[in-house]
Amino acid sequence: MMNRVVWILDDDSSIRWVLERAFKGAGWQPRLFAEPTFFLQALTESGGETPALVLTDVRMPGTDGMQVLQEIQQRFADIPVIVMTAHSDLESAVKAFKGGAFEYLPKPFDLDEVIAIAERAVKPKQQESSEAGEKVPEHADNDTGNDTGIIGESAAMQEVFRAIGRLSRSSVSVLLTGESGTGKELVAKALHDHSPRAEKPFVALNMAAIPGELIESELFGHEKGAFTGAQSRRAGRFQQADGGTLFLDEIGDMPLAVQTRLLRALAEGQFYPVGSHQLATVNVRVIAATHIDLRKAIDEGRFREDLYHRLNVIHLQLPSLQERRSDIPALAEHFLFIAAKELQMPQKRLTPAAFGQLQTAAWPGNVRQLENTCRWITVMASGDVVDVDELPADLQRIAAETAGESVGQVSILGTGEQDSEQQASAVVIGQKLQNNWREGLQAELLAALDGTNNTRCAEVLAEIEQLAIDAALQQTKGHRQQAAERLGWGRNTLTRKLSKR
Ligand SMILES: Nc1ncnc2c1ncn2[C@@H]1O[C@H](COP(=O)(O)OP(=O)(O)OP(=O)(O)O)[C@@H](O)[C@H]1O
Repeated sequence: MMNRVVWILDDDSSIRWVLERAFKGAGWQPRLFAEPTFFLQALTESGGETPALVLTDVRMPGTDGMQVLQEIQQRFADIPVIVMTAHSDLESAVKAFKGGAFEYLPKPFDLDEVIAIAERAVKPKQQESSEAGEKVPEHADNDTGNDTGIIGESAAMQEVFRAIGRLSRSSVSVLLTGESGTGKELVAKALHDHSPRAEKPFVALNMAAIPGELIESELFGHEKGAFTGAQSRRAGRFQQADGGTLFLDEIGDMPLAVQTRLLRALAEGQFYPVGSHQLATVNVRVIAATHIDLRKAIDEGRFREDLYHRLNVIHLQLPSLQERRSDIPALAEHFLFIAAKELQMPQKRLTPAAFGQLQTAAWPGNVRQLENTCRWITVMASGDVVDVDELPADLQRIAAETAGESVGQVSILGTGEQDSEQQASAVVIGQKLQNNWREGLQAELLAALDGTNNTRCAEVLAEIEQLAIDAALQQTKGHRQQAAERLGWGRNTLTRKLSKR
């Protein structure tokens, strides 16, 4: 009979409890551990009765989950380990995968997803749908732990971090898609920095930024006199990126003739520089990016289908800023900090209303537009505390349109003239508002708990959850997937909760 024993290590009793229930419900036999030392002791004494699967938290007192992962990898390499963490960022995702984790789960997670991953982890190896592309078995662990500067805690960005982590042991081709300014180049660099090629060059070339007739020689280099203006021999970006990564931005703008040459160079690892009869041999990983729909370009005969398939081994779609509004405050803080440093000016602080305004704006230029807006605010806003009326005009227009609707603070704080002292107090008023609803809620909960009827508290909590569900569905016009993302759940969880109404 198949081993269905799962060991769960987490210092948080509520997490242990929900996971135990979920696993039992799915026909597993969970064994729970609150401390790494007991867990490792049990593993040592297991005498061949090892679990089929381990789930471990990262941050725990004493030994942390990464050390547990390392121990398991060294002693019981066959046991798949799922790493869970509440403090998820790119670095921990990469660390987990590099350490050999089967999967990395940012908390809060969807229980249905956890069970599905668990089933996948214990599936016989030959059934596993392995990721295409070369895998590097022994990797040089060149993860320096440096902050790559990719900010994002939204579910959509967690997916991106997870993908970067999962790809950190391979040199497979990746196609990045997403609107302009969503961070495609940043992610390409992170993929390189967390790959076995990190010590080699990362070379970027933007097809849209150079004239079409020069793209070929830019890519493959040229001999002296190969064309008018080629006064000396020059190595192309391919040669410069040898051993490393070549990032081809706006690949959809590549002329068809160059696409043909690129395809051949990728297939054979060899090419002739322009005007040369000597073959150049290179080993380059290509990461391509585009903001256009390449499938449509293929249909219209503007892009080669075979090249598309070669580049699109792994596809990563980056979310627009609208799809990850919850990240806007952290991004804005980050860009205000950077702008202040760059421009040697005091760092501006935003009132809650101004933050609210940034969160409701449309951002067609995505993160780049937000970055520029923060620079603008740093230079143009007069006081150190910035309210809605000091935001750029186009953002204020949205303020007028939405006043009294979603961001209550806008109308309460006013958008009229305020001196900086008043603006400073605006922050305090905003906090008071937030405290008021907290106080009200706390009073309600205290009343609910003051008595013998314990179910009342559960009812209040369920009611709050329902309100949050309604708000999310209202905001996303009933789109369940998007609503679930805003609530930090998987779609199945939302469906399950709705079905209980
Ligand atoms: N998640 C993020 N955290 C911090 N900065 C970000 C993030 N995403 C994007 N940026 C910043 O936003 C700007 C635009 O990002 P980037 O150039 O990578 O976007 P892009 O998708 O490649 O744009 P384009 O398609 O126009 O080339 C950069 O300055 C980048 O540093």
